[in-house]
Amino acid sequence: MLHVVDAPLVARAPAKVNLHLAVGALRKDGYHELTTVYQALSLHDEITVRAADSIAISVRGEGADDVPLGSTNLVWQAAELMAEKAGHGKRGPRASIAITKGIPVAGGLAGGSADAAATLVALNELWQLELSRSELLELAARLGSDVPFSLSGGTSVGVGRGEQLLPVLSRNTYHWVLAFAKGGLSTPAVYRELDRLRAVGAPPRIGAADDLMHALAAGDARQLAPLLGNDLQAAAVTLMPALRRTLRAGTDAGALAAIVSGSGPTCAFLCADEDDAINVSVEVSSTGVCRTVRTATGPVPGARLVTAPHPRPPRREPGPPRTDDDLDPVEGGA
Ligand SMILES: C[C@](O)(CO)[C@H](O)COP(=O)(O)OP(=O)(O)OC[C@H]1O[C@@H](n2ccc(N)nc2=O)[C@H](O)[C@@H]1O
Ligand SMILES: Nc1ncnc2c1ncn2[C@@H]1O[C@H](COP(=O)(O)OP(=O)(O)OP(=O)(O)O)[C@@H](O)[C@H]1O
Repeated sequence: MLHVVDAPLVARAPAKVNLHLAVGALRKDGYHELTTVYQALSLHDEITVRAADSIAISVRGEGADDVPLGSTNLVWQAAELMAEKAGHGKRGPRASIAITKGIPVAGGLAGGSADAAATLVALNELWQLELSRSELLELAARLGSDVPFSLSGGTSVGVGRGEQLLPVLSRNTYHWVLAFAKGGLSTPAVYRELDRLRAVGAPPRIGAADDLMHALAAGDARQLAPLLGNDLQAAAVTLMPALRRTLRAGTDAGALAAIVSGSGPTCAFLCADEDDAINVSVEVSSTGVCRTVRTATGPVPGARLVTAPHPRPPRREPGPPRTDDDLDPVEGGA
């Protein structure tokens, strides 16, 4: 029988920035072939799950009004996949899911993906499904291209449509300033715009990531800075020309490098250290080029429980009847 935990559980998942985003050919399935290097950042969303009779989503925090509450929310889709794994057909478990957004919506920071990844981790615990990391990664890839990385965190290469992850040797912590824009950008629209730009001309391509990998292994922000690159940047800037000023404000303020994060419109400024990041954030903020400025560090871990895992119910092995004294010791616990 399915054992469901009564108490609410909290999980957290990070935003990401693409240090390198090389966009290849458009595939027959509508996705582009990618080679990307992701880094998880210390800006996160939090998910609280509770056992309930039906799926119900509530949202508060950064951009909450723009987040759908129904089945188009990635969190809903994550809950349905997990309920399927739990079995029991239509009588499968359900949960209420409260999202606290710290990651701006449609910002190019994988906010929805973070919520989906945190939901997988939280429901695995709430419903005591004991799915392995690789089973969760497989479900994550079905939910979206960025979701496996939101689950794994750290620094990784993503290939395929970005969902197949390979480890990267990365040393040190990097200091970032993030400039949130006044609106969002739709990811499919930015990819479409890149296809259009490529059809009419030759927008810059960032090439291979070899030098960037060496800089990450050396752990040197100054070496890394000139190697950051994003093929989607030209498309994001075409759709939102104000981003040009935001990027310039970052480098004028003393950042080592300024890039559009993923499909944008968030701009990410790499800084030499924590003090420089504070100075850059104050200066960029004073220019009024963006809605809000935040500092963040990376890499950080992927989606994880914030509340302690709940004790597992004792397992009964087949065999002769046992007395209470024979029960297995409780695993996990606070
Ligand atoms: C821009 C990035 O954030 C960079 O990491 C990702 O490529 C986007 O990942 P995501 O938001 O998880 O995207 P998905 O939900 O998988 O796909 C949304 C849409 O983005 C476009 N898309 C996405 C990934 C990819 N490799 N090629 C694409 O062309 C497709 O139009 C797709 O229908
Ligand atoms: N949990 C969620 N949080 C935010 N948006 C969501 C969520 N679920 C679905 N969405 C929808 O997805 C769209 C993209 O939101 P999201 O914040 O994930 O964009 P993004 O950060 O640009 O994504 P990515 O960087 O992965 O391309 C939103 O406009 C919203 O309608």
